[in-house]
Amino acid sequence: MKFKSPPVNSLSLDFITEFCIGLEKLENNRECRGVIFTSAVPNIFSSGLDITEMCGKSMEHYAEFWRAVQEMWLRLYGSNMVTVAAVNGSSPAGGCLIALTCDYRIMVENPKFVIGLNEAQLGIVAPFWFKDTFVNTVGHRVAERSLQLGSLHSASEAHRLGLVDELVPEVKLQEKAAAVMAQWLALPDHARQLTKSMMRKAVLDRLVAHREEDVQNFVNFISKESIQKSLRMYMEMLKKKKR
Ligand SMILES: CC/C=C\CC/C=C/CC(=O)SCCNC(=O)CCNC(=O)[C@H](O)C(C)(C)COP(=O)(O)OP(=O)(O)OC[C@H]1O[C@@H](n2cnc3c(N)ncnc32)[C@H](O)[C@@H]1OP(=O)(O)O
Repeated sequence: MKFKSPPVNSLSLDFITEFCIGLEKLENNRECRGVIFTSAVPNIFSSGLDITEMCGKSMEHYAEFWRAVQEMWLRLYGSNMVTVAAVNGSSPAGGCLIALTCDYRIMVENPKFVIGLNEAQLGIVAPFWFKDTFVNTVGHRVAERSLQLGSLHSASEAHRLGLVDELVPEVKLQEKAAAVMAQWLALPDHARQLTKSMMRKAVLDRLVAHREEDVQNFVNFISKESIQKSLRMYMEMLKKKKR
């Protein structure tokens, strides 16, 4: 699945809806046993949640958007397929979450590319299921420090921390992703799927059990004037950076 929503593959409501429909089609196709996620936009895997979806909109819109974000994570983290992220560009926040939610992450070894859960830098807080996914990948200590500081890690640092599993030159990315996929698909599906489910069930169940509470928490948090102001300032900062 190639993300192609220029300029930065931000995760808008439309993007997320299309992502979920695409994933469901693949999940229901008995001939499809694995998916490689990558980007068709140069230098960007995904810039994370579309900030304009969380800024200056109605409470109803925030709730609809957050349910879609939850759905995307539930479907991907709970997928029976082998999921490989071929990270060919920067991947902050929600973009990093997509990569973390996969079974395996390969990143291009470009010193300009960054990845991480940088929510704290925007004055917002990564929800518990972002945090759980991060902890399950890198362990508690690395996740705690990285989340509190809202760190965006270079590709080599991300590799050192275990946030990505492998680094490759850009020209080798697709070949490497295909080789990893072949290795994972060599196992019997039922054994691999039951193992995956056993490892992820507690974290998935936790969101399912608290889904509406999590929506209300997000809506209350994001609609606070102080948070709206932080997000507006952040968007301004992104635009000024270009001038
Ligand atoms: C209780 C729970 C509460 C809250 C939890 C909410 C969780 C949120 C998780 C998230 O995902 S928040 C989003 C965090 N994302 C970021 O911080 C990334 C911001 N973007 C960047 O750092 C850079 O844009 C980039 C490194 C991805 C790419 O840099 P570059 O190639 O130089 O592009 P530009 O910065 O010039 O951006 C082009 C264009 O795109 C707009 N844009 C960038 N990111 C976003 C975004 N996430 N949402 C919406 N729009 C975005 C940027 O403003 C530029 O727009 P122009 O109109 O100026 O062209």
